[in-house]
Amino acid sequence: MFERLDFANYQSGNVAKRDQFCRKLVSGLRQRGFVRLVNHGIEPSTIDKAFATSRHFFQLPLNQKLKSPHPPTANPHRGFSAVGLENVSTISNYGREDKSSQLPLLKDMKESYDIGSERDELYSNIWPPTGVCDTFEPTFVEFFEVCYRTQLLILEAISIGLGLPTQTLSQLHAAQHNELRLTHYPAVPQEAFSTSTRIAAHTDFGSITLLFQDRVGGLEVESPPGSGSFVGIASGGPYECILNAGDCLQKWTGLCSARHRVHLPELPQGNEQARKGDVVEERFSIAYFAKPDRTAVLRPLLDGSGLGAKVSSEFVTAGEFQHMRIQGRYA
Ligand SMILES: O=C(O)CCC(=O)C(=O)O
Ligand SMILES: [Fe+2]
Repeated sequence: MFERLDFANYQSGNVAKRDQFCRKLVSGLRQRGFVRLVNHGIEPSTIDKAFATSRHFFQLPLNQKLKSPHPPTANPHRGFSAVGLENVSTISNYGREDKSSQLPLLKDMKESYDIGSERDELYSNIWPPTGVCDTFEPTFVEFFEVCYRTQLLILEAISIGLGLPTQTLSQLHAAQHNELRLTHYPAVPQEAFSTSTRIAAHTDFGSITLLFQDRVGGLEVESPPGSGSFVGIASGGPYECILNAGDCLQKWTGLCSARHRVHLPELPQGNEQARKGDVVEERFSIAYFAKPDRTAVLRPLLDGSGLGAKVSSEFVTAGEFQHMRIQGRYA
């Protein structure tokens, strides 16, 4: 259901292959908001190192992790958030007009670490202090850079697939206001899923998200969009990138920013005994959120209004939009 696309076709140097890839990419993002990407250019060894470092950090005692805490406010969105601090279900109903199908408020069972670009002029990173997890800062500064380069190529591919000049989207991401989030979903008893979830349904705020995950699974996407029913995307392992469109890309292009969540993973068929003692195993994911420059205006790019048009009060900037969306999650 969610197309697996080979990014090698984009970089093959063959224009027909490239254009076909771009069309499939745009069609997947338009219909479902999510595609799977292989051969995206981020080396397995780089991904392994990022997961090993994330695992190392989250295994530390809580008092060590709390030495680089996320502030109790929404901004700056940096540092470590312990289990219970952030509950995404407070924003689950964003954009949902049909009150009868509104999603319930559920607690998230996760801990996370938010990281920004070292080049972000507004917010500085909050790193673990020396002696806590010394590989953390260099690993994620490097991982961030690698994701940024890949993000620019994917934005080019989307622009081509939409029939826009190649640099249309990438040039709206020059200032590196992107964010990287490491998440650890601890092992929990299965019953916990009746009142809580791993991450409640939401749309991502930025333009595109590159998601890497371990093999545990549990990621689900609202399908068809707006229906209130969710279908699972089986994990293809850590080297496959799940690519999804966020709210800003939807505002610019009409591609679908689909609601998604992480809930109880499905057990492999014929392996119903696998959930020992009814404990759902822990899960790790790494999400890189490409975000437009804060000054970029969120107005349709495909209707001929052009990039140079004056800022109208009808359209917000990406910075204003981000601020509006993030409020409430740390309430
Ligand atoms: O952990 C995951 O697989 C998804 C996380 C997610 O959707 C998010 O942090 O926005
Ligand atoms: Fe998300």
